[in-house]
Amino acid sequence: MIGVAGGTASGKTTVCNLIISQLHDQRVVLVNQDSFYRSLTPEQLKNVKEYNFDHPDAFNTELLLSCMETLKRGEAVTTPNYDFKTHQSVGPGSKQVNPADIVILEGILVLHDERVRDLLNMKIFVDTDSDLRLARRIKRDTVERGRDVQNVLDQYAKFVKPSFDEFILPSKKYADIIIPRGGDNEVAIDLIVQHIHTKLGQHDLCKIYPNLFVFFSTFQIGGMHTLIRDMQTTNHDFVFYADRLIRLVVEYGLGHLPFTEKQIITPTGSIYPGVVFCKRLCGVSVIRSGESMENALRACCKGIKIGKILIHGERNDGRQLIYEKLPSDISSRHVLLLDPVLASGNSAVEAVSLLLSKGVPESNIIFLNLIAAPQGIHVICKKFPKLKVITSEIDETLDDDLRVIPGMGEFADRYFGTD
Ligand SMILES: Nc1ncnc2c1ncn2[C@@H]1O[C@H](COP(=O)(O)OP(=O)(O)O)[C@@H](O)[C@H]1O
Ligand SMILES: Nc1ccn([C@@H]2O[C@H](COP(=O)(O)O)[C@@H](O)[C@H]2O)c(=O)n1
Ligand SMILES: [Mg+2]
Repeated sequence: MIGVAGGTASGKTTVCNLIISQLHDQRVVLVNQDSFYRSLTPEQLKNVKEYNFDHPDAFNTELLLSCMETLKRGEAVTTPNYDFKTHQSVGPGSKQVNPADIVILEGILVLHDERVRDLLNMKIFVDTDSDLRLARRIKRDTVERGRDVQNVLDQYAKFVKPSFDEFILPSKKYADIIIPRGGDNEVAIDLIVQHIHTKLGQHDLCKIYPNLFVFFSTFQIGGMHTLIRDMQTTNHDFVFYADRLIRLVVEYGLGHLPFTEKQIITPTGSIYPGVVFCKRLCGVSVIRSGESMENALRACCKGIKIGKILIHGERNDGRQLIYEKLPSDISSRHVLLLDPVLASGNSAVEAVSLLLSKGVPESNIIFLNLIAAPQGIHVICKKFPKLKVITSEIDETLDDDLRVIPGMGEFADRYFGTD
């Protein structure tokens, strides 16, 4: 959900239309906050010059919230249609908005209300010079909204500008992106279009959780998954292909560590602008299946310290920490937490909580899995928003026994040959 705010005539509608036309994708829809203006009563209509259309109370924000929540659930809504000439809402049911992967909400005050802001995954503020906005507003409102110039200027001085200063401008601080010059800013629009393209290509959960990373799937990776998930695969082949995949997950995880820049001289005497690996690092495996990932980590990081955690779990019940052996200086290290399967997330919560209690900053933890169930992802990514979850595939669900479906069976038994 993307919110686009900004002063009147800053170019919000223009920017949104440009984004949508460049995307060429039916999975994107536009909702205008204007549609949620309250209709004026006959009394208010008589004194329309005294009515402040730029105050938050001019909008039916409850209805807007309910429509946005419906769209967020992936259902269609019918929004009202507003007539700027008569100041009347044509009523609910007049404008159908189809369910979509990306919903863009634009309007002067979409970043003002905290409840609306909380629904938005990306917040944009269109920042256009106020003289230019007034000039555009005069032109637009006289041509499209049935006003005369004096009328526009009076309304602007009495309500539009004071409300901009009181409600709209202060909401700019909530924006993730500020677009100067509105629709003229081709670079900004292009970047936003590219970002939305990327999101559309991602798994739905990655659109919600910025701390979830699923690495790009190729036929090679798909082939390895096919082999390790196949119940007919021998233990020997299971270990071989699981190791290949684990190595990829570990390498991808290491790519998320901080680095420092270092220039070196190559044997040809040339300068190479390089980087240095992060040094304060350790692995922590969740016994028993996490131990299958230790070799790959050792192969990538020479001499790395690896701690262990054993968590006992009853079906559907909470988990209990049984054993832990962690480096004494773990709080000053980046931690790669190893467990090939993220199922309900209960064990992972226990493991991460232990690391946090040892003083490891949440943002220093990278949780590496081969496969992850949506339930576990919701639990971990929500509870620990600064931790990164890295996985090679997201599965469909969990069954009643909390097994990942389609999954790959008991990982540790298949890997260590104990099945
Ligand atoms: N970059 C631009 N150059 C010229 N005119 C513009 C530009 N962006 C918007 N306009 C015009 O200015 C007016 C206000 O733009 P609009 O996108 O409706 O702003 P908002 O939705 O923020 O009120 C419209 O008539 C529009 O055609
Ligand atoms: N009946 C109305 C309703 C709203 N306005 C003005 O519209 C502006 C919001 O729309 P933008 O496209 O410009 O963002 C707002 O500033 C209101 O003053 C109106 O004039 N009459
Ligand atoms: Mg507009």
